[in-house]
Amino acid sequence: MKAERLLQCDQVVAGYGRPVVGPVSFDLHRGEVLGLLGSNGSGKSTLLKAITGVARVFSGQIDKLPDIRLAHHRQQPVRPREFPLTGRDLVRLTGASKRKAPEDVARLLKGRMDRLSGGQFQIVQVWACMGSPSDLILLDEPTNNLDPATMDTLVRLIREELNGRTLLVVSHEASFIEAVCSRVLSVSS
Ligand SMILES: Nc1ncnc2c1ncn2[C@@H]1O[C@H](COP(=O)(O)OP(=O)(O)OP(=O)(O)O)[C@@H](O)[C@H]1O
Repeated sequence: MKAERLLQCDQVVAGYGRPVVGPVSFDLHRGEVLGLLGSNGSGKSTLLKAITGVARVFSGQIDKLPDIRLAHHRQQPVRPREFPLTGRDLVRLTGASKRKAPEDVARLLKGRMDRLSGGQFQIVQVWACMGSPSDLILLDEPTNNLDPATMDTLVRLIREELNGRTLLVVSHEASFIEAVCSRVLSVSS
């Protein structure tokens, strides 16, 4: 039996004041990890925002499972300059399940978020998303700011935390997409 369908995009054209992406069609079933590839400005982030309801859908249709819970890791997430919370606090606030973090991630979770580097902050954010009580996790360029060793940490973290979760992942890193995705879709404007 085929897994439950969480999301279907049918000929979706999306954007802001004007369309910037589409038409795009795909569906996503529980347990799949779909990678979105495309050149700069092709509208990958906009497509994710259309799914969360932030960007406008001009035509076509996005059907989501009723009451679907989404987690959205944004590209270049805004980090307040004074952010006196630790990674552990952040994870708790997202309602993420309590689970033992691997040593390298645990070290980051202890630190204040305004004192983490960009790459370290990325890892904490992905850890929070992966543990969040969500049906579909949207990761927008989680490989930004990462050196090769931290990229390996990210791949390991996603694989270990996958447990049948459903992911939609945007990245320009072909090796990352290959390592974590079960399917790939090219997006164009
Ligand atoms: N809030 C916005 N208002 C108007 N136009 C926007 C907005 N955000 C993005 N755009 C435009 O939409 C187009 C697609 O941008 P988007 O960020 O979705 O592309 P992308 O494929 O994710 O790019 P990249 O790979 O560079 O991150 C670009 O031309 C961009 O200038």
